[in-house]
Amino acid sequence: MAKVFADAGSDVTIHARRPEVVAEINVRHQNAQYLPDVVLPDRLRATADPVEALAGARHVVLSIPAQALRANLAAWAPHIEPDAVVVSSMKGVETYSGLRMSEVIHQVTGIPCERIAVLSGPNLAREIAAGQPAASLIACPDETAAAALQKACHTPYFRPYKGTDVAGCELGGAIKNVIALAVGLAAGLGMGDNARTLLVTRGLAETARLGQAMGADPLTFSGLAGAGDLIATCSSPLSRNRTFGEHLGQGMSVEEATTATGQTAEGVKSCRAILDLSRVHGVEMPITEVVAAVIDGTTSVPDAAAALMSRTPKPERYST
Ligand SMILES: NC(=O)c1ccc[n+]([C@@H]2O[C@H](COP(=O)([O-])OP(=O)(O)OC[C@H]3O[C@@H](n4cnc5c(N)ncnc54)[C@H](O)[C@@H]3O)[C@@H](O)[C@H]2O)c1
Ligand SMILES: O=P(O)(O)OC[C@H](O)CO
Repeated sequence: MAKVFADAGSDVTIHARRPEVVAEINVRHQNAQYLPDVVLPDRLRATADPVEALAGARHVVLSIPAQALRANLAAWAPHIEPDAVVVSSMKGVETYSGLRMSEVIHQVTGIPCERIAVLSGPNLAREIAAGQPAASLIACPDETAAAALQKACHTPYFRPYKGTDVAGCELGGAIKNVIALAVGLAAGLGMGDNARTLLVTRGLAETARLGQAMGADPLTFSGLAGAGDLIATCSSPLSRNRTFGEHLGQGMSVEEATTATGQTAEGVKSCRAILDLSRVHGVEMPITEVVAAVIDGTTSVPDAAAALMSRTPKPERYST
């Protein structure tokens, strides 16, 4: 996303923790570990100092693993400019609190919801960094802030839409990771396209059910941040969540799959928090339930698949 904002015409400062990554970005215009073969724009600079990164920033895009947000943000918050708009591109739900990322941002910083936006959609990072076409949804209660953000990241290859359904935008992004884990599990077991489509379709139904119960607009789940991201993530070998599930389906332990995947697969930690939310809101989420059980080690992958298939037959419903 730093590259997208720079390509759209902004001067962008990215905060990296490791000095060698800062030097690589500033001197060689590369981040070879994450984006091999991608040349980063000149107007994208890096710093190891978060205070320097935040100074004068009109938009602050937060993009770290969801469970690491609270602690990091507490340190950064005093340095966020008073009129800055804070943007979350994170697709997770905080464990224990069950809060969405925008809610964590509001709680930790005290920034009003009108200045907190969410960016989510079918946005596999490597494709976007390669300049391949993609679109996304920016959700913010303040439409003027959403429009300014839309302008700040609109490029010939990246098309942002805007809306106000923050909860729907965030839940679509977080729950699709859990469904992608399920799709990966099925692929790892050798199941075919019928099984994948079954999980995607019914996964979308359980996403919409929880979203509606939590105040989201059910139509958001038909859009980029819902069905769009779900389809992209569940289809792509670039997805870390799908890959993680595939490793588990092939017989790896959670620890082995974590090492083999190498980067954050948000669904692994968020699935339990999402399941807890479903119970609080009295919503059935059978796919999320079996994924959480597999991750927790309370059921085996074959038993999880059998449990889904042996559920009592019922009418097909798309929402509550
Ligand atoms: N990669 C994608 O294709 C993509 C696309 C859309 C949204 N997202 C979302 O963006 C968020 C970040 O994803 P990512 O792919 O960049 O993840 P990542 O695992 O690549 O980590 C992102 C950055 O966070 C840093 N980081 C890791 N642990 C940290 C910690 N404890 N404290 C501070 N920094 C830490 C890493 O060094 C890295 O620079 C996730 O919520 C993900 O769902 C990712
Ligand atoms: O690699 P994943 O599974 O985290 O998915 C990346 C993006 O969220 C796809 O939109």
